[in-house]
Amino acid sequence: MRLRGVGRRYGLGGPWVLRGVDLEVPPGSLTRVQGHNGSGKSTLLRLLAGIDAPSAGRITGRPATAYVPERFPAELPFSALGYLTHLGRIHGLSRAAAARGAGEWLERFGADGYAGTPLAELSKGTSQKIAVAQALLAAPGLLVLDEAWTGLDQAARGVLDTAVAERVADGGAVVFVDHDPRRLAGAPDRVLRVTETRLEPVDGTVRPPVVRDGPGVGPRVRVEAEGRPGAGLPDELSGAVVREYAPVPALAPAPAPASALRSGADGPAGRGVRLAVEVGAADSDALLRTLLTADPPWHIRAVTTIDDNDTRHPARGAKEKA
Ligand SMILES: Nc1ncnc2c1ncn2[C@@H]1O[C@H](COP(=O)(O)OP(=O)(O)OP(=O)(O)O)[C@@H](O)[C@H]1O
Repeated sequence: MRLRGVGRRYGLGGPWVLRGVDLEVPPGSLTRVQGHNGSGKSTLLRLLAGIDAPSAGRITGRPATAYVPERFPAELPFSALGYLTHLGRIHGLSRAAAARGAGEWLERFGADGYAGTPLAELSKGTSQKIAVAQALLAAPGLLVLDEAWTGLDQAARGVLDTAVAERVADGGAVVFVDHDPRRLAGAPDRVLRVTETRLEPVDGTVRPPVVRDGPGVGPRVRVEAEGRPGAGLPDELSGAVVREYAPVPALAPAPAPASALRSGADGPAGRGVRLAVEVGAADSDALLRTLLTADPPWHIRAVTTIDDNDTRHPARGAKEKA
């Protein structure tokens, strides 16, 4: 998708919010947009999503697009499941696929207990899960997220982090705004700032500084995944530190004992393998691609950023289960 000379102003002769914006949004890219309050971030995202039209310039090549707005229209006369199924149909899914996807995303977000609840009666957090689920269920070519994490509980934020990684690994483009500078830290291919009607790369780069100095240096990401019973470690884990590689615990999801690391990974028949890997943020996309394109693919459970000062205790405070 490409923006050429795009501008937007509201009202006749109103001031330009955006002007002369040139931008390409390649498949498989993750883009963060930042800027001061009122700088025009949401305006840009609405233009990207196609729910608003530019006052000047052209936007071409937009793929199937889904958008999570800053505010969700909770007054619509649907149940949660009915709304998601309806949106799935609008996004081009068959009725059966829409209903199936709606159910799956409700479950993934831990909101399946609210399938029959009218939207107007949902809590703010559950409404936000629905707002996000509607955007994810048709696996869009372009996913536009405007503060989509706001209002989600910790587990749901982890689900969304994972969904973003899956979309990008699957060749989709994701563009997001979030007030938390740590959101998906290190993962974006580029960070752009809206400033005085212009869109410019942060620090003149199209990618945050690459850190390849090995374990314990710079921003790091922890990826937790589950594989089929007996799944071997993927070959391409260069630079990654394996923290856990053990059978999925039979009962409570407690951390595996240290003695289980790199041993007994096959587990009893029927139980999969749990993998936790830490990697430099710059290499996390490659790691996710490796896991998601393995045969059979690993199921990504969580992707979390680790504090620099957490490196001696990598799991502490870093866990955000999907
Ligand atoms: N529908 C609208 N009609 C008139 N002016 C608007 C409209 N939407 C946005 N604006 C104005 O355009 C400017 C940019 O707004 P926008 O919401 O895009 O900024 P933002 O960077 O997303 O802000 P925030 O961080 O506060 O969400 C603001 O001055 C805002 O008042």
